[in-house]
Amino acid sequence: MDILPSLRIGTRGSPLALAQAYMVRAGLARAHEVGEDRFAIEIIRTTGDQIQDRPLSESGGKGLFTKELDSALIAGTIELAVHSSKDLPTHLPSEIVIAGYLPREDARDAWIGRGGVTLDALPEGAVVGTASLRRAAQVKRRRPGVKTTLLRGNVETRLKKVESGEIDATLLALAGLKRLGLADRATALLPLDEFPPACGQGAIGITRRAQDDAVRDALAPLFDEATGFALAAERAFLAALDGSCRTPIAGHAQVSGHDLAFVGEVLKADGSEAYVVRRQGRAIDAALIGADAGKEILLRLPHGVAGLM
Ligand SMILES: NCc1[nH]cc(CCC(=O)O)c1CC(=O)O
Repeated sequence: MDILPSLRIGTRGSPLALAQAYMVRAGLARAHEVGEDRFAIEIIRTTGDQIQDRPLSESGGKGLFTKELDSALIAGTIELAVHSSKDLPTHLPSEIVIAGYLPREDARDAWIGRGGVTLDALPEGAVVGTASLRRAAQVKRRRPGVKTTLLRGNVETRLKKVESGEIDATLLALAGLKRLGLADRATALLPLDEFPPACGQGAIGITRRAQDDAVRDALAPLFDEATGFALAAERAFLAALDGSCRTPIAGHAQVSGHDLAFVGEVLKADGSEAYVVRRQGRAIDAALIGADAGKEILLRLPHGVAGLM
């Protein structure tokens, strides 16, 4: 008997967001042995999509990529929303829950250097373009003489700016490049341990209405438990730090079997200070491990998180 409810999938309209929504739709069709045409894709423009001329960190608060999707869920015009987990704020409206995560893609940052130049080989004064305060801080930590500049816009636009010579290099999530079929544009991959990525990077998360049991059950077969543990640690770390979008924060949990290894980093925006924490534990303790790691960093910060901006 087919009791699958009619599901409308909400997503942002960027090429990456759409690729991710299509992955979810394909997963649903496979899991329920129905055609993909059973699932409508609804494109929803978010505040974050409208702001292109300034860093999002200056645009007031969290949830810039999620608020309008939350509203559509609450209003009942979609049944689920697909997100890049790193864009999901630590606190969601009470009507919304994270249903789960697809198996995580490679979480590393890709380095795209013009002519293949590496970060270490960049000349002094070279310009690295990125919209991410974390990436800028990690670059400056390693190479204080390199300049960083704001670079927004979608993945293709950013890659073109490297080609044209407007900037010497950029960094992008390898996961995003892979989903767009552009992984071959990476000229190096940054090691997770030295350049931990943003919390949630590489994981596609799905939100739904908290009370919607039918949608909960329909989505359940898509989700990956190990990714859920990793994200529980990373999101608890972020929540413990209560970092604003203006604080460079990195965090990554690796789950193997019953074990979890966490690395977190908080930096000063100019890279002059960095605080790193490492934790090992059981995967089922993920949220405790992440929260504990966040508290340790807070204790070590001389002027709290605000002192890092
Ligand atoms: N900040 C935008 C964003 N949100 C998620 C990804 C990549 C996909 C992912 O992390 O799963 C990207 C692009 C990037 O950082 O290169």
